[in-house]
Amino acid sequence: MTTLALFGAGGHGKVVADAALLAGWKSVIFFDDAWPHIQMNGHWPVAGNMTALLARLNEFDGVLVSIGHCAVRWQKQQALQTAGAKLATVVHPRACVSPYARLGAGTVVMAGAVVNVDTEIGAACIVNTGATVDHDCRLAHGVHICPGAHLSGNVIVGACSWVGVGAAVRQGIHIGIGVTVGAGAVAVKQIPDGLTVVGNPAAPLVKA
Ligand SMILES: CC(=O)SCCNC(=O)CCNC(=O)[C@H](O)C(C)(C)COP(=O)(O)OP(=O)(O)OC[C@H]1O[C@@H](n2cnc3c(N)ncnc32)[C@H](O)[C@@H]1OP(=O)(O)O
Repeated sequence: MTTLALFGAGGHGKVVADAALLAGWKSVIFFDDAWPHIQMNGHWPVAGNMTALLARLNEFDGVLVSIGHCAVRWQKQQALQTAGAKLATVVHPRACVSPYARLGAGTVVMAGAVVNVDTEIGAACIVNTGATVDHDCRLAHGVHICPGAHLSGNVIVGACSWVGVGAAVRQGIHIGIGVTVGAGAVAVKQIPDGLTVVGNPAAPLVKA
């Protein structure tokens, strides 16, 4: 593990870079379509845009999309995979991932997170700081479990869904595709595709 290329030079990217270095990568380099307007992302250089990254893929031992937005992260990862990128998975050394759990390509597990036995996490997912995903959960690709959110056992989460900071999900609940579970929500029933839910118990967000 020498150089990891990260596409997405924002705050989430910095957290991924930090975790990757602690996990044993020797160096990190960013790419972002905001280049050349941004040249640094915190402590790390931004070396070019997606075109530049695609042209340099064979220089890197691993590539990972470090964009928080679920659908965008998944779309960029697919483009890189099609181009032959070696997709990395990053697990912070202070995360606790069961040896019986499975993590997909391009997935990151941050500090203090727990992924319990027999859980399957798809590609391009984020299990963010201090989040927990308990036993026998199934997360499809592009899911983000935000900091401090908790999934009980046997929860299913559809592709590109976003479980907000501090949310809690009852055991056995099925969260659909492209769902947003708002910050601090408590999900106790199935959530259909595309819905945004908030509150305790979680209910569809109705805007005035
Ligand atoms: C490391 C990181 O930073 S990872 C990122 C972590 N961030 C998160 O988890 C954020 C999750 N996002 C949220 O909770 C958002 O508020 C959303 C997606 C639920 C709604 O966002 P928006 O569509 O922009 O809604 P908006 O802010 O306009 O609020 C609309 C109404 O819903 C209410 N509302 C918004 N979010 C919530 C919530 N989580 N719980 C309860 N009520 C809420 C607002 O108070 C507002 O009510 P009002 O109309 O009576 O004033």
